[in-house]
Amino acid sequence: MPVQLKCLSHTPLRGLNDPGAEVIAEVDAVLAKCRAEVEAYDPELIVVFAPDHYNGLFYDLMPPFVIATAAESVGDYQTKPGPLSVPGGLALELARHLLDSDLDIAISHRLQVDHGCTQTLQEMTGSLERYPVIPIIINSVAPPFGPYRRIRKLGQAVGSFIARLGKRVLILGTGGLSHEPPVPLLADAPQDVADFLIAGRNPTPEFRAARQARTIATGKIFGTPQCGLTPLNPEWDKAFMRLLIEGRLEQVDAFRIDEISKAAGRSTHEVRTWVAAFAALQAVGDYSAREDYYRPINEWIAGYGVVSAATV
Ligand SMILES: O=C(O)CCC(=O)/C=C/C=C(\O)C(=O)O
Ligand SMILES: [Fe+2]
Repeated sequence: MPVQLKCLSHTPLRGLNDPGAEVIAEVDAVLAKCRAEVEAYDPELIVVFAPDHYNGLFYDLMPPFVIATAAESVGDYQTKPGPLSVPGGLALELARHLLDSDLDIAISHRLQVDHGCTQTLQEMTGSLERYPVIPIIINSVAPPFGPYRRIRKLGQAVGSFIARLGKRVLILGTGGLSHEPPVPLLADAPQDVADFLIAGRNPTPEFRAARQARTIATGKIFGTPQCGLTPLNPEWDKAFMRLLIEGRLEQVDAFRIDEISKAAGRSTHEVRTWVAAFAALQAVGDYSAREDYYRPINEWIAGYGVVSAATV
């Protein structure tokens, strides 16, 4: 039974600070093609590796990895609010398998997920509930981070579970590529920002709107001399996509967290979700992969890429 994979960037600025119509048309066409492929594949299960951006997970208890047996979208940045169709029993079985594989994964029986999980799920399936989906959140935004080799191990263990199922499984990775949106850092944060990063769950609509307005304002100047954030790095992005497409996954073990932050931006670590997704696919079997799309898009603060793969 072939297992399929799609890894793609997400952006909170889609629909809020768009590039020109030609670029939108290109991206829409790529996403429509991917969605049609998912529809034709008709997955019996989706496993989505995703980050969180201080919407479900906070520093009052920040796990490196968490698997959800139930999840609800917070509906940030124009994504749909509401429950995902998580098969709780199967998610728990996967959690047990990961623990048996020496991976200390956290378990949530009521996880709030944000656009980092739901935008891609919606783009690939049209809704939050169309297919059974197990979300696995990988901390990619709230330092400190564990090494990339741990992410590869997590992916491998998820893949060995998927291989046993003998089902049509779609593996999703969402985030990246190079980018640095205005996500606050706990280190040296003023007290009110620190309080939010530590325990800012369920903000008021006004607080959420102010967050969103700050991100849009940054999108309007990102990539210009006015903006102090790390610019997009298409060379880094291309090399990373090539590495995955060519199956050289062991090379991520040499990735250095600080070097990546500096070269490509702090949120580039969302590519941890791509690493886990590809490691899972490789654990199922040999794969072939293709680049569907790449373009650095300043308006979206995103080295925006889409890659598809399947076991052969
Ligand atoms: O909302 C905030 O407080 C910070 C902005 C934010 O969360 C941005 C997220 C950006 C992405 O998800 C991304 O570009 O991947
Ligand atoms: Fe993100």
